[in-house]
Amino acid sequence: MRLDWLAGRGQPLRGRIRVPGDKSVSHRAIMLGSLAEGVTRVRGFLEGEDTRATARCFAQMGVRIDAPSAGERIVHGVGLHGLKASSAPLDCGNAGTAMRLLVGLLSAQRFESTLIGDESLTRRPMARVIDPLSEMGAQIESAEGKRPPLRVLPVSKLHGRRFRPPVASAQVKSALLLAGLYAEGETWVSEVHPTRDYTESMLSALGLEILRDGDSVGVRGGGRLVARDIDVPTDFSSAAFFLVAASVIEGSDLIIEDVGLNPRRTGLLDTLLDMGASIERLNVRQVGADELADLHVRAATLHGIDVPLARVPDMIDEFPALFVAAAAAEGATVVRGAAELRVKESDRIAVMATALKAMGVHLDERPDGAVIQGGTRWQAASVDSHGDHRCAMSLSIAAQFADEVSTIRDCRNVDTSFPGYRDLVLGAGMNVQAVEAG
Ligand SMILES: O=C(O)C1=C[C@@H](OP(=O)(O)O)[C@@H](O)[C@H](O)C1
Ligand SMILES: C=C(OP(=O)(O)O)C(=O)O
Repeated sequence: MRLDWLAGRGQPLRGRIRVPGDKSVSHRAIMLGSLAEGVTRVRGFLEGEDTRATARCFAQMGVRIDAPSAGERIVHGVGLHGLKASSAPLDCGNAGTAMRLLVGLLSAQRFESTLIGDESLTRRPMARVIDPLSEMGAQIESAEGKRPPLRVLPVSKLHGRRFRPPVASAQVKSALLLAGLYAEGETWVSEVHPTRDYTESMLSALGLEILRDGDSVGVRGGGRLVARDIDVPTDFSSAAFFLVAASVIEGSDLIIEDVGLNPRRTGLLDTLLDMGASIERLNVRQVGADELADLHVRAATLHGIDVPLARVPDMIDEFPALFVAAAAAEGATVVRGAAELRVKESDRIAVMATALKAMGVHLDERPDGAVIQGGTRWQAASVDSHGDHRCAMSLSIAAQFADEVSTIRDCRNVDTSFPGYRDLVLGAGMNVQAVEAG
């Protein structure tokens, strides 16, 4: 059954909150823990549908994964050569990260695998991983347009290559590095713009030598991974909704505790500060590879900016939330160089543009972004998130500005990345109710 949200004017956001574990790190903790020799205890694991799908896929391939408590996983690693064929297709659900990283890893195995996903994932492009992996010798069959489902055939050997993917993508980089663990020689990826580095930093923490040369990162085949416990930081992309909501809803004064501040993730923080937001970093500390801080956000008058092109990959998942901040700001905000948003869980430019226009926002949609006018005279509307978790959460913030209640359709997928979102926003003061529909 479809789940809709009814959202309307609430209270200013107040108090202290903590968001769940990082999705990117949780996926990789299961994957690399499975490939390591020994037992990995993962703490702070995201109990989201995406990351649970990854854990199920590895369990299907013979990895024992215990869940002694919520947010904890004990992964009994089988080593790089210990995975077994799954008798059933591996279902990645809504998770692009799961599917793209798995294709890389599975394309080097001596057994066949089939990867499937939900309706949204089945529409997403896989050529970006299929093409370079095929150059390494992988044999991957796909549906029309190189889309899922994917059938990954057994191979005896892959060959290391040097790649420069045309789009800045941590998923593509990670898929190639994972395949490279099994390839003859070295596999290198150079990036048009640096992207999140969790795969390479976790591989290094598990004892693998990471090769570096300028903007290129590489691995040599034939190594091994040694298990080591992994502490997952909280997810900046989940904190992002609170940064925006508390910045734009008058009277808000909120502390978001223990926010992971990997610089390849925090582009939205810089953008909000450029727009005039009041966000202070308190209690900054280093925990393992991660810088953490408590972020103190107070409502402020924001003004529109031209988002720097080079910052786009560092805030790629935060544009739906930024669109709402921009609509609540004074003046225009210009987003360019973000065509990737059109191939995420939904076409995030089109979905946000349609919904925000219905709520009274003046917005000019462009192929690679949008120009969003601030100073909106908000009105309630019935809008569709198209099952996109980040659009649903962003629209729930926009709905707080109208006098009447808005309906946001198809919000169940919020559980893919942010289980407990509604409880947290309700506790902080926002007004978002859930209703079963259809
Ligand atoms: O590697 C990752 O964990 C992710 C990389 C990004 O995708 P792209 O690499 O396709 O940009 C991001 O949008 C996604 O939410 C998670
Ligand atoms: C794009 C996202 O994730 P994925 O690509 O893993 O589906 C996201 O979480 O916004």
